[in-house]
Amino acid sequence: MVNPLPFMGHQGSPGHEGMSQMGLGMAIAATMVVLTMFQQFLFSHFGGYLERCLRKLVSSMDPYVQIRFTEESTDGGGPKNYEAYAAIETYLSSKCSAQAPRLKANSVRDINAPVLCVDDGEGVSDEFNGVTVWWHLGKEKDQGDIYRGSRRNRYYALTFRKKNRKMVVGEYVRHVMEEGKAVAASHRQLKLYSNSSSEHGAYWNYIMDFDHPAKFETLAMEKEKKEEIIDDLYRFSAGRDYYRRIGKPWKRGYLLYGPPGTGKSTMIAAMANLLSYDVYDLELTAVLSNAALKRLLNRIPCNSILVIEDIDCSSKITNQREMNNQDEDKTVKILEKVTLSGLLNCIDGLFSANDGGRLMVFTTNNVDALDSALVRRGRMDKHIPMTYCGFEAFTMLAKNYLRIEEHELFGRIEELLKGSSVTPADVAETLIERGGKAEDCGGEYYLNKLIRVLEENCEAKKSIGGEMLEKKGKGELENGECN
Ligand SMILES: Nc1ncnc2c1ncn2[C@@H]1O[C@H](COP(=O)(O)OP(=O)(O)OP(=O)(O)O)[C@@H](O)[C@H]1O
Repeated sequence: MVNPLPFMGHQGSPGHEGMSQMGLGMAIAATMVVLTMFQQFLFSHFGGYLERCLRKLVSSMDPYVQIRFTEESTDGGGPKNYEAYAAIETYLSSKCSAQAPRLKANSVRDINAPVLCVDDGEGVSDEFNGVTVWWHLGKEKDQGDIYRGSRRNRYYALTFRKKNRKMVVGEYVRHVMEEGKAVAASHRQLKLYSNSSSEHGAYWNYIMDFDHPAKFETLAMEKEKKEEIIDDLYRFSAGRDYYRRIGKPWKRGYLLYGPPGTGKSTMIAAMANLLSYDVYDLELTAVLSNAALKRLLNRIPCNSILVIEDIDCSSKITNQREMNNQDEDKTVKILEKVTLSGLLNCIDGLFSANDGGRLMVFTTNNVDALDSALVRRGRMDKHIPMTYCGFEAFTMLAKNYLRIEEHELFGRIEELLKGSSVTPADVAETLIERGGKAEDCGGEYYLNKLIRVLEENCEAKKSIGGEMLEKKGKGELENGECN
């Protein structure tokens, strides 16, 4: 057997050996007592400090860091907490469907389709900028109490190597939040609101879920112009940092102008669908005062489109006040309507918190009738003319309505479109399938019908003069003039 304390042993006689064993026992006992006393002294004086050092040491040896994102904070939670959790859930849904062995379908607030996520206790990995991170869905210890009962918060734990801390905590977490919110937004059920007034004030009414099928892909318009608008909208919706940097509210104004039936309302629906923004349709004539207008506009949340259609005639925006002094006590009662300056002030005062943008879209058939102050750049940043149907727009409509991309009659139609003034609505109405005939004859029936409509329009244009048609286009025909 190896001597546990070799330096104390003396290789001699058995008597000596007995003596030395006794001494050894005493020495061990004394050492133990001293050690215990020392230990007690140390812990009573430096216990907390030692524990902290120990923890530091252990954690410095652990090459991983973990961050938890809980569903609700322990103090009852708040929307911010839930938002982060929901954004992670939505972000991970695309990763986990390919990786996780067990999945569950969750419904997430405001999203109209179930989101696939990892099951409790499961995990998935993700890669960003060449760095691998691991996500894991866990359940916290019971947070309930006698009043609220048992409650176990779920959390997503994000684990990564310590050396990547800066990148993960900064860039990666931001990327997850933004992507998650963007995915959620694209699945959001859009809503349509309209305003009304009562003696209690002006307010927004939920009208219905906004399910308009219009998309930019099906909008009949020149490709280049369409791409420019899409690009502008995307830049706007991703412009948080830009607007913050230049110190301007995150909002943008669009003016859509052109003859009736050129697709202004359709374009607004396509914009809402592209950005997943709710639509707030403002009926100016139902607003009784500038103050009421201000209250309404201030209640429009971020990521929404404020629409004022036919701005030229939706309100007699004047700077006048109607006076009514018929009251018995002869006091002057002022009936205040929305004035132009009131509207301008509201538009200018409309600001957006930095967590989402606001789009304003005004439409008109008669752009020349608008006050230049209303449409000046800065208020209406982008002016979009909606025009009569050109050949490119026609091909889009033929594709949508007849499912044909080429036809020998296209050449004739192109020629006629150059000399006519028909709106995309006119063309759409002519091409609309009735009784499946387009299927039977490859669209020829409808194309011929369109040719006849175009020929008539060209003839009419020649006989009544282009000027009259132009007037009609701009909505300038006087009562009694040919329509
Ligand atoms: N550019 C277009 N692309 C696709 N469809 C269109 C287009 N323009 C018009 N249409 C069709 O015509 C119908 C009427 O169009 P829309 O209401 O968008 O026109 P508008 O310019 O807003 O008219 P108004 O000024 O009378 O309100 C739409 O439902 C759509 O089917």
